[in-house]
Amino acid sequence: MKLILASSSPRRRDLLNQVNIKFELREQQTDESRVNITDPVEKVKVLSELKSYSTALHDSEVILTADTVVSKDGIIYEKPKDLAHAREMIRSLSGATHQVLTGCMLRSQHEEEFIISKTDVTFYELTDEEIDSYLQYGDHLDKAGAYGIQSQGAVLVREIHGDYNTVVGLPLAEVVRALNEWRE
Ligand SMILES: Cc1cn([C@H]2C[C@H](O)[C@@H](COP(=O)(O)OP(=O)(O)OP(=O)(O)O)O2)c(=O)[nH]c1=O
Repeated sequence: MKLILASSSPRRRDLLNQVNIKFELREQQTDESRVNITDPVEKVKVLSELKSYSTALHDSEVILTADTVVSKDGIIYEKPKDLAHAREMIRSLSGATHQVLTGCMLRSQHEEEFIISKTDVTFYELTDEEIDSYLQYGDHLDKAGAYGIQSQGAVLVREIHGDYNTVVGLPLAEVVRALNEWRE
């Protein structure tokens, strides 16, 4: 069984490499903006499914796709459109708890499995100066919720409840455990 990671996210690659999982990368292009779903669980499920079904799949391969969103008070935060949008996102996450949801899909020609993982993240109360000083790194650009917990965004976070890697973009332990069962 050959694992194919259909993702352009460097974080997802790094996480699999961290635990020595062998995989190949495959291109996948899904227009995420066309998916208009307001429920975060449903959203990450549909997006990881779409990403999976827009990837070529051959014999004895398993395709892994994932989608991460931030959710707070019924609002979904994806990647920010620009600096002003990023500032607005971090401001509304300041001093409060939000959820990070990552959905993953494992798919072969015979089977599919969906994994969803949620982690609560609480931000410190942030001043406008602190927010601007964070945004100057450009760390926010390609990340859901406009921050990266694994990079400069670490200083924004007071505490988390749940799996850390889910925030980074992949519930690594759950995915590896599921893959081990697929291999049996
Ligand atoms: C909250 C948070 C998100 N992120 C990232 C993980 C994801 O890469 C990104 C959310 O975008 P996604 O649409 O989930 O993924 P992607 O577009 O980067 O890659 P692909 O669809 O090709 O798999 O936000 C972090 O790196 N750190 C964080 O703390």
